[in-house]
Amino acid sequence: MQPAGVAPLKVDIVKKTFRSAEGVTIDVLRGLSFEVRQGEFACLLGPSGCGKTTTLRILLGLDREFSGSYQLPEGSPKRIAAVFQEPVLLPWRTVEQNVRIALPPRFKGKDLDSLFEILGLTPVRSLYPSELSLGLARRAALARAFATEPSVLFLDEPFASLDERTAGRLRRLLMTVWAARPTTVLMVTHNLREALLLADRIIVLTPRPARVLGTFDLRLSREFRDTRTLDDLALEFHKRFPDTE
Ligand SMILES: Nc1ncnc2c1ncn2[C@@H]1O[C@H](COP(=O)(O)OP(=O)(O)OP(=O)(O)O)[C@@H](O)[C@H]1O
Repeated sequence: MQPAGVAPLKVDIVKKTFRSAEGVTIDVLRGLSFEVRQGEFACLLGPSGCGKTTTLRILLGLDREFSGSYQLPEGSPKRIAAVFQEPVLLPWRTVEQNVRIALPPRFKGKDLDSLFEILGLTPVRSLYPSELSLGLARRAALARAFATEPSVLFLDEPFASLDERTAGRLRRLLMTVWAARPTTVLMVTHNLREALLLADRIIVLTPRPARVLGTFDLRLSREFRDTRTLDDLALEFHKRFPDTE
């Protein structure tokens, strides 16, 4: 038995199907099983359309039509946070209000200065979402997620459709804020280099119906993951998973 407070995220989805508009059954997940240890940063990497977002939706409780089970880490489901590709911010609230509105009652009045500072949001605390660039809006969504001190954080391609420079900056900010407030993270991506840069472990999925093809452990400290090292890691990864893009 796991000691209290160190339960992993456990996923055991036996089957998930969708029915298309024409009535055809689409097998999306089949025998998808994996664990993410407490405090671990794991990436779910798989080809487009293999079922990554579907998996996150199930874990978030947004889709209950599947067979199988999952177990959230200790403290969830109340302390669960998610950041999606589209930063869902309330347009009539300021950045600060958008973050505060997500806080549980016991965090009311919480000091958010250092979180805003780390994420470079201090100058835009009182701006409205329509006044933000996409990069800033994504940072506000990250601030909102971390402010709740989640026991598990789900990220669904949070840096997609950003220019590479902005995405790179946000990845570094994510690492800084996660290092200051470590939590169990499951991040969906189809960007191998992003996964190699950020993850402790990459969970590689097959094409649809998705199951785990294998896992790739990254034991090297993130500070040493420079461009050259990432090239070497990508080579090593492709040797192990030759059919992965
Ligand atoms: N509500 C739905 N009804 C029918 N089919 C769906 C539904 N949602 C997803 N699908 C199908 O399920 C499959 C998996 O979709 P999902 O969005 O989970 O993939 P993904 O791995 O996240 O893809 P991407 O990397 O492109 O975002 C796709 O073929 C998709 O078309």
